Amino acid sequence: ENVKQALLKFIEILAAGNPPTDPSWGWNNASDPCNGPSNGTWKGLTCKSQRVSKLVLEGLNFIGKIDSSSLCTSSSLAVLSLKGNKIIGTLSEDIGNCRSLTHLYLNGNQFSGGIPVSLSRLVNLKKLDISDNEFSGEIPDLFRISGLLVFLVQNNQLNGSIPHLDFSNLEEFNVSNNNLSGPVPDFKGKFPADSFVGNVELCGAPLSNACPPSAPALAAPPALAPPPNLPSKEEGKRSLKHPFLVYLAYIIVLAIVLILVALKLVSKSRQRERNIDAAKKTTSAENDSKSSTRGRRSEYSITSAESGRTSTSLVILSNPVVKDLKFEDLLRASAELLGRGKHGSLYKVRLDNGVILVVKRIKDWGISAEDFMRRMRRIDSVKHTRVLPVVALYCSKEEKLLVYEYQRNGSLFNLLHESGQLFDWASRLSVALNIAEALASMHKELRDDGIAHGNLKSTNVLFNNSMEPSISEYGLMIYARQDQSDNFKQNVLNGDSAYSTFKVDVYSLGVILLELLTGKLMQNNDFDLARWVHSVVREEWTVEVFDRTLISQGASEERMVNLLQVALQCINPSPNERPSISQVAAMINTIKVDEDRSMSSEACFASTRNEKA
Ligand SMILES: Nc1ncnc2c1ncn2[C@@H]1O[C@H](COP(=O)(O)OP(=O)(O)OP(=O)(O)O)[C@@H](O)[C@H]1O
Repeated sequence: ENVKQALLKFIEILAAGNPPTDPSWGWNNASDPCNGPSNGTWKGLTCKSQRVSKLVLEGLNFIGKIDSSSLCTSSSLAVLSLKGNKIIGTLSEDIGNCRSLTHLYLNGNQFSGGIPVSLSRLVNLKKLDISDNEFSGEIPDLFRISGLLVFLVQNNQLNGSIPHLDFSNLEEFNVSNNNLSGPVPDFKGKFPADSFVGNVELCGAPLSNACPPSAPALAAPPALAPPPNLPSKEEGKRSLKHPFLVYLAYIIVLAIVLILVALKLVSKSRQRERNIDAAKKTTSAENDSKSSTRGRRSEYSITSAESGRTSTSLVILSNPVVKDLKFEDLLRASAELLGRGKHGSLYKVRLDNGVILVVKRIKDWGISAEDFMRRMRRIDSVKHTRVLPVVALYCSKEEKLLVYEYQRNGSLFNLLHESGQLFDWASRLSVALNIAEALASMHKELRDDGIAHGNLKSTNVLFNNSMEPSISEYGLMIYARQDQSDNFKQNVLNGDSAYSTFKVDVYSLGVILLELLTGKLMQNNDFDLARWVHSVVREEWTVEVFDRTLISQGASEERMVNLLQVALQCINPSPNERPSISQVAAMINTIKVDEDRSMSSEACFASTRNEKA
């Protein structure tokens, strides 16, 4: 019903208020998208297993706008083609929520404005054609989309340089007739000059105008990757335009660092006094934590005061993989943008020694450098195996950087919504228990410090090489934006935000449990998911909420319903009514014990039967 209503809204806007009324089209309240007139689908739609997989409405003179937010409610949409219409307006960032898109054809319309940066989230994209429109601005960095085969943006008004793409798989590429500038990257002769002509400021092979003498050596794609630590005023834009500016920026950053260090040495004695205070608090807090964790942390600056050289305050917390990491290593390494969330950007950084890290660059967090360091060290002192540790951190007036190890097996979000991999009930239950127990332990240790996770969601649950889950980004936010209930807002207004943040974690865990049970996306607003589950349960057709693959694998409905009850308690609109995280962990544990018992008795039954046979 959600998808149906969203699609009806989409066509209404696409048709500028005059949606097609011909009954043979379907597209009305009386039929279903995947079960339209004569038991077919609505015109232009293709469904797979009763889920929308393709929408093709080409050359039909639609003159309205594209409502990406409604469209992307169809989370399974893989192919979208609206080419050859007269669609106007901008393509909004919401298009990044159509996570399953593999083919996007919007060519031959009248789209204007910038290309949304969120396209970089469409990691499954194979073919992108937005040619023959009026798109302007810079082309975002699409390096994450490693399977891109077709990239066609010709005949627009785009400027800036050719973006950082994974060129290895590209089969078709055309950026001709725009306002692009700078050197053509080294495509190893894969594409002809026709793919680049009509951009007066582009230079280098295969075009006939050579680049100015200094440019060619700097023209290779890796130089376009933004180093994670460069202070940029243009969050949301791709990178510096000319490679030489990158080097200039390096020099400026180093100069700033040197000045800061000089200032730091001068004020050292004053700082020491303040630090004694801070240290006292931290030490007493750390004394309360497990004794086994004591003394495991090492901390040093890039060059120590004793060596007489400067310090850039990169603090390395305990981690053997990066124990010799220097700030310069991060500076030097090429960085790939993994995501740009509301709270900052995330870069994947490959060091010269092959170690892969991610660097979180936090945006707009009004916390002082000292408080930030103290908070992160305190979190680090707890060291739970299911909480991804920060391996290093850096803090200056302008920048707060956190370094984590890169987790190759991706996030719970990827596994549930993007990978298409089998994710059975037993594994889901085990992930739920692991997260709940880790959170319960962290809450217990950090309650007095008022540090909850604050931004728990399925993209922050990551899998290591053995597919064991861990929670990432613990304590980076003061409170999460997910819990929009009036009670929550009221508690925050009452100044009770620390308490509420612990309850927000419970709420967020409830949403993750719902995702595990339903296999559904949180979409733009997880509150919808919660409300939908509530309405389904109220109407007493509870089983309908569960992920069909779980049902078809024969997962126990009874235990799924039990877990659903836990989830519903967690998302209670009133924070006071929510259970504590340790109660949640205990409830999930009971379900898990039940599940294990039933599995082993089934296995026992099967082996006895085999023996008899
Ligand atoms: N250590 C890591 N290893 C591998 N992937 C990671 C790691 N940390 C985060 N990611 C993934 O990188 C992507 C971008 O992360 P980012 O933190 O920017 O996004 P987010 O969690 O959606 O937003 P935000 O944290 O700002 O609310 C997410 O898909 C996340 O799962």
